Amino acid sequence: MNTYLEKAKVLIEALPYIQRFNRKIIVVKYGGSAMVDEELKRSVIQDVTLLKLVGFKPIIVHGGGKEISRWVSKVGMEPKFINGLRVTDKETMEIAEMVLGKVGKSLVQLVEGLGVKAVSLSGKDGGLLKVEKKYSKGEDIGFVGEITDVDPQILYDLLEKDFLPIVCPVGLDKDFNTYNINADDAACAIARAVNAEKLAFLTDIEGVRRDPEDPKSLISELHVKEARELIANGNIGGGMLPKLNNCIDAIENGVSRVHILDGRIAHCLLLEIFTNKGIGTAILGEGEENYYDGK
Ligand SMILES: Nc1ncnc2c1ncn2[C@@H]1O[C@H](COP(=O)(O)OP(=O)(O)O)[C@@H](O)[C@H]1O
Ligand SMILES: CC(=O)N[C@@H](CCC(=O)OP(=O)(O)O)C(=O)O
Repeated sequence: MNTYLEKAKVLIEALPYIQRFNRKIIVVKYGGSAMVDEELKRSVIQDVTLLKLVGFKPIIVHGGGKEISRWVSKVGMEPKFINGLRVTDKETMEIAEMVLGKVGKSLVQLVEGLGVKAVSLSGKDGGLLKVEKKYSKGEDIGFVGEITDVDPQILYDLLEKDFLPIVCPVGLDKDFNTYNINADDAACAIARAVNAEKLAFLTDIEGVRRDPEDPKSLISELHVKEARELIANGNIGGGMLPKLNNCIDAIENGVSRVHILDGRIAHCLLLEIFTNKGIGTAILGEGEENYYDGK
């Protein structure tokens, strides 16, 4: 087929999605390989910037776990995790906050370079994320926060003024002490608080596998009931466990669409949002059917 015609077809295919998501909030949890590889980083930022320019209201919530570990090691300490959460003493907290701040600004720089106004902030700003100390199965893991309250006003104000908000997972407790938050938890809590139309987690795997060892067992559409069964049967492990729990939490608390996407695929966000092709795993609420057929 004529390549010009093909390009026009791709744009026309995007039309209903542009209409559906016009002025709607989409929360993107950005982390994993897509954060470390410069090419992938650029492609994610291009995607989010495009979403903004066609009239959506994206919010980025970013991680940076690998970068924090690199800096913790650089100062001669050993990065330590318990059940997927970083053991965060005072010094580690200081490093984490510095690194996450730097990551946020690097994302602002890329977005601004593409002609969109962006602001990076942490959960400390405008009282966005309030936390209490989190214990891991009763164990003290330091300054790790469980989100107790979200005040999204600062995000609405930024969106209203047409900025793209870029949030890092740091918050304050009731005594205004600084806490480190798992970035998936932060993305889910924010998506819930703003009633996001979509929450997309970019990660390092093609999606949820029925069998963790078998790449061919990718589940394209996963109902919460089955997700709970997979968890109960021990089929979900590692970092996928808190991620999937956050997906269930989001879909049951007002977020319309929740996805786990393969951040190693360039432009995975655009492919998921603007084409009829399913990519990654869509988490479906009770009674929802055939997401990709009716997309
Ligand atoms: N059933 C499963 N399906 C997919 N991934 C799984 C499953 N069980 C365990 N995992 C692991 O979870 C990882 C994803 O979590 P994680 O690496 O923490 O993500 P991120 O760094 O993006 O937050 C996968 O790379 C995989 O090793
Ligand atoms: C408490 C806790 O573990 N916080 C995380 C925050 C960053 C994060 O979650 O980054 P990724 O999404 O890239 O893993 C950490 O210190 O690594």
